[in-house]
Parts: sequence; C-alpha cells; structure tokens
Amino acid sequence: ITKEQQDFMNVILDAYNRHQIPPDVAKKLLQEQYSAEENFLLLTEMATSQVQVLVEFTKNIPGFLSLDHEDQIALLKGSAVEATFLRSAQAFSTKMPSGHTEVLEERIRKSGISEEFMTPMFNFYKSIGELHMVQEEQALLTAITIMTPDRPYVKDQQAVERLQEPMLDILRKLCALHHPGEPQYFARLLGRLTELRTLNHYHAEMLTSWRMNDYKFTPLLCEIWDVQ
Ligand SMILES: CC1(C)[C@H]2CC[C@]1(C)[C@H](OC(=O)c1ccc(O)cc1)C2
Repeated sequence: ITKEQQDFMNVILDAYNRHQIPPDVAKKLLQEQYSAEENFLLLTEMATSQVQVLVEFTKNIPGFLSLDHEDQIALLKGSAVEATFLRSAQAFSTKMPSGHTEVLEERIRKSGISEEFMTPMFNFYKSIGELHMVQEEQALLTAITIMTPDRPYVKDQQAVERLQEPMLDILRKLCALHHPGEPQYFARLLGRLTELRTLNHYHAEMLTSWRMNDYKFTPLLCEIWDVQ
C-alpha cells in the first residue's frame, strides 16, 4: 500500500467512524414496548438516522463533492438501500452490544415486514458476519458500493469509475494484507455486493407493504426512496 493510499484509507475510515448511529436510537431498541406500530416507529428512526449518516459519510469520500451535482444525488439514491443494509449488517454482526442484536432482530420481525423479505435480509446479515471484515474493509466496501457507476440516471459514469477504481485497488491490497490465508477473500467481498443488489427489490416490496397498511415514513426517507 503506497503512502497516498494509506492517507486515502485514513480519510475514508475516519469518516466511517465519525458518523455513527446516535446511541439514543440504539437505547430505545431495548426500552419501547413491542407493538408493531412501536417497532415500525423505531425502525423508521433507525433508517432515518442511517440515511443521515450515509449522506455525511458520502460527502467525505474523496472526489464525491467534485462530481456533477445531479450525479451526486443519483449515486446517493441509487446506493441508499445497499449502503444502509451493508452498514447495518456490519453493525449487526460486530458493534452491537450483546443482547441488542436479538432485540433488534425481534423488532424487525415484528414490525409488519413480510416474511419473504425477512429471510433474505437476515441471510445477508449472517453472510456479512461470517466474513469478519476489519473496519478498513467495511468502510471501503461501503464507499465502493456508493461509487457504483451504473446506477440509474448517472450521466458521467466514467467520472464515477475513476473514483471507484482506486478504492477497489486499495481494498484488494487490504484483503491480501488482513486475510493472507484466503486468496479468494477479495472476490468473496465483491460477491457480497451482488447479493446486496438483490435486497433492493425486497426493500421496495417492504416499503410498499408498509404503505398499504398506512404506515407513515419520514420526509428524508420519502425523498431518498421516492415513496409517497
Ligand atoms: C436495519 C434495517 C436495514 C432494517 C430495519 C431498519 C433498517 C435500516 C431497514 O429499515 C428500512 O429500510 C425502513 C424504511 C422505512 C421505514 O419507515 C422504516 C424502516 C430495514
């Protein structure tokens, strides 16, 4: 890893750690009662703060703010589901204090999300947990997900590729460094991004089923996920 790649990595890692879910949201997970409405409100609060964290993290990815403004929006909207799921999967399997994970899982299961969406989501969480990514890998993988050139409505895809490629190069080197015994580790990480894309469909279904039950979303979630 070159000096400037190390500096680049530190910028991404610092941004990744600086923006975390506020602890009061996590605390509420344990306190509020278990009605479907209460659970939905908690998940809404979680998702809203996840998206706020995502926007702040994205703004710190080197080069992002110099992209065309409409492309910046297209990248954020196109990656919001994948980045929030990736981040929550990482938090779910590592940062959660013991006991929180089960409570969160219980609340998600009892918040009006249909079973057909639940299974793929928890399978994804498990598959991320099994990778035991170091935090540099987690931060880079999230940034790489956001900097995906072929999102809908992105005009200058080359400009996004030019930002994504150096991050893929650093990630490849980090994987070799942190997982010397697993030459396929880098390929496995990228495979997770393919699995992540399938969650977009389930997520859209989840939003629709909530809407049909007249659940209300926050303005930020409506804007980023084009609902209502
Ligand atoms: C951890 C999760 C990935 C899991 C539970 C919260 C999440 C952030 C996500 O929730 C929403 O997308 C969501 C969308 C709209 C809404 O009003 C509530 C939650 C599903």
